[in-house]
Amino acid sequence: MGINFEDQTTLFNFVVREGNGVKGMIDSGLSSVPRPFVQPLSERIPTQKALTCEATQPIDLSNLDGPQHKEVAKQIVEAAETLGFFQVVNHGVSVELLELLKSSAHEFFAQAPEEKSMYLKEVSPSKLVKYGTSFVPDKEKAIEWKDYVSMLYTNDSEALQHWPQPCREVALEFLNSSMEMVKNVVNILMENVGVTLEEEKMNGLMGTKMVNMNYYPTCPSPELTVGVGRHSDMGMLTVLLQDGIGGLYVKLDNGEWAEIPPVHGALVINIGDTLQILSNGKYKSAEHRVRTTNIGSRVSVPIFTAPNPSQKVGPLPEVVKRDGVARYKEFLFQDYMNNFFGQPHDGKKSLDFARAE
Ligand SMILES: O=C(O)CCC(=O)C(=O)O
Ligand SMILES: [Fe+2]
Repeated sequence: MGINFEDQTTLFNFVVREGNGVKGMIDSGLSSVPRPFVQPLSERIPTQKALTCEATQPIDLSNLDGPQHKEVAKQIVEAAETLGFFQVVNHGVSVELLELLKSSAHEFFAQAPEEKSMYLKEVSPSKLVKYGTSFVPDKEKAIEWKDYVSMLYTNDSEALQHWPQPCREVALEFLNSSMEMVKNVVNILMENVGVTLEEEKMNGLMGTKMVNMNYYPTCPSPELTVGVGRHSDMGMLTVLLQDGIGGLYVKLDNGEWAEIPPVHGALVINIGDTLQILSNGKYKSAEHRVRTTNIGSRVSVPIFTAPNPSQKVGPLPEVVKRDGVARYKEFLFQDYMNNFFGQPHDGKKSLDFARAE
């Protein structure tokens, strides 16, 4: 017997509550987009080819170790001050591992629904692992066309014990092999504003680390849906592996959207709200979104780095002194997270929480 996807409660329960996901819905033979996924007109993404973001020609990080260090650091700073997005190659993560990450993401989502739904927040055997659909489906006007699994890092042994079987080893290796690069980039950005972060402060600001695997199933009517709605990331830096399908868009200063083109072997890096706040607005957390497509299912694997929940966050004193004004207040990062996850994606509205009165 088929499921009646016409009934919105039945559909929501099947996809979200029972954890069949958008993938489960599509696999059951559905050939049109059900109402709860249809975005308001203002959020839909035009299907004609977007601008390609020329500014994201990959930066070669191997040059950081040579005579070109200054030039490369300048490219990173410039990207952080303008677009908030850039791509890197020679980042310390092997291209073989990047391939394995994509295939293990496909492997995770190809499992039977029961193998995934066991990680739904309410029943997950580990508080480190959460599987779901969309961002905050209970509160959104329209559900995002995306299933994901999220793996929080505490230490290697807990990751290997609790993260889902098909991806635990590769996801952990991805996290560990990119951390040095992430810290180098953060240090370059800090140095540029005259700040040297002590080891302890750096660890506090980067204490939350999480690897996600996103799965965007093929969509019968991409013009009606979004993979991820407009948002900025809340943390310090996000490192993202995307596959060859494309569809990640960043908002330009002039309000237009440009696509971050997939580059084989490259990683995408974007600035999060926390870095914008620490730098008193000098660095820009980038507003971005993901479109869906009917050419195939897409996977992406972001690493999010963010402060410890107990960390106090506010503009760095050295920067405030120079600027003569603090554009953001000081707050506990836990409170920022609660606010961030408490409402649907809405561009850069998340930053309002930190705005100085
Ligand atoms: O899938 C992507 O390319 C980006 C996903 C994203 O923005 C996120 O997970 O925060
Ligand atoms: Fe994001």
